[in-house]
Amino acid sequence: MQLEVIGIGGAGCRIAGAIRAAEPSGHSFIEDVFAFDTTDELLTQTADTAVPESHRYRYGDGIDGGLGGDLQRGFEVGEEHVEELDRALDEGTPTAADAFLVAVGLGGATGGGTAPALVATLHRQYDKPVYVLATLPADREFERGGDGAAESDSHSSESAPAAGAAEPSRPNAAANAVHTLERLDGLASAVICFDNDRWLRTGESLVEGRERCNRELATRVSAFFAAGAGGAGSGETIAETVIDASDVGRVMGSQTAIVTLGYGEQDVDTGGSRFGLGLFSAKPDVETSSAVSAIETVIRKGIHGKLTLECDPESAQRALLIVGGPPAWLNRQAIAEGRRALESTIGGRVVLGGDAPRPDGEAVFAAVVLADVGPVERLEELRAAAERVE
Ligand SMILES: Nc1nc2c(ncn2[C@@H]2O[C@H](COP(=O)(O)OP(=O)(O)OP(=O)(O)O)[C@@H](O)[C@H]2O)c(=O)[nH]1
Repeated sequence: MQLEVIGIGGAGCRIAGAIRAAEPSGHSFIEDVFAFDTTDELLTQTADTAVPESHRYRYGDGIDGGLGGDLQRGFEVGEEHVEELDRALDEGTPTAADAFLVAVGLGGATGGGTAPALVATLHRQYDKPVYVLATLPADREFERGGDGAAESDSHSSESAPAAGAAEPSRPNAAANAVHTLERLDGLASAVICFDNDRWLRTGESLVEGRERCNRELATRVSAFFAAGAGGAGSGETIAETVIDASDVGRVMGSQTAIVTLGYGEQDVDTGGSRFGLGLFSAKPDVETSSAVSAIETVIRKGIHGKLTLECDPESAQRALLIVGGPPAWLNRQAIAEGRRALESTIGGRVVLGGDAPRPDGEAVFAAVVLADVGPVERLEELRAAAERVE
């Protein structure tokens, strides 16, 4: 399937760039990638070469340095500028995409303020699924910074921060996140969540950890959406079970389900054929037991390992499993077993599966999508934190 990826605000633009950078060669799943923000500085520094200049768009003249966490103002700015943003998409070919992916960091005012209006407009204009990819703020952001770095940092350079770099203080982040999620309810087809609190390391600031977090998130998003992309025309890379846009739509739903992503990966021995001149291009011999064990391991990690948003996998109503890697390693029986394991894990009945052969790959991976999960403890925590500041 082909996605129109749109990042809004600091986090959204960085994550959109990271997704573009993680796109596997030969399996392009991105129709276009756009970066929308209210500051020029961020657009030039953070989206870097992953987002072409013609697809970076600054809106909201007069807003410099962000909106100071004022989400109400953010909602107004979103409504005021949404048509202009929609027109900016004409630089690409949004009509050719199967769905939209709007990336945003919940907690701020720019991305969280603009996303609801943009999602509503995209639905109306294009009549295609609009998935939101949202980060949830970390507890460490809520403390009022004693370092005077409040807010300003969210629009700082992408370059690696110095050790101990200042943390942006966002006392309203939990409330902003909750309010944006409320606005998205009924508008977004589904919301894929990434919990910054769980993914940042102990003592690590958001600025220090965000590039790593964005790469982790982009790896998962790319493994999921690239499954049904590319490979056409080159017989050996065609999946046995292709996941297409309607499968993705079935799993994600259209009722703003909360979605979390799991992932497992294991390097495998590909016999060095990748570096040959075609002389060793025959499928390397792979012991069945090694292939089965690799597949079992990555699927177990995908289902029971760290999720982008922690939840009880049993609570999921729908799920999708994609297993990928060098074709010789994709043992059909082990993949079918893994799918049965996922079926018996989740509470719901809809479980889809697909494979993603990667002839040039050097690892076997499993991407797991758990949709319509809940209750989710982290969302409850954010609601409680929001009530405390209001
Ligand atoms: N994973 C991840 N989260 C981020 C990143 N940057 C910011 N965040 C999170 O996203 C939230 C919003 O930050 P930004 O996206 O910078 O905010 P904004 O939408 O530009 O809005 P304002 O700065 O308030 O105008 C923060 O509270 C963080 O939790 C990033 O690069 N990666």
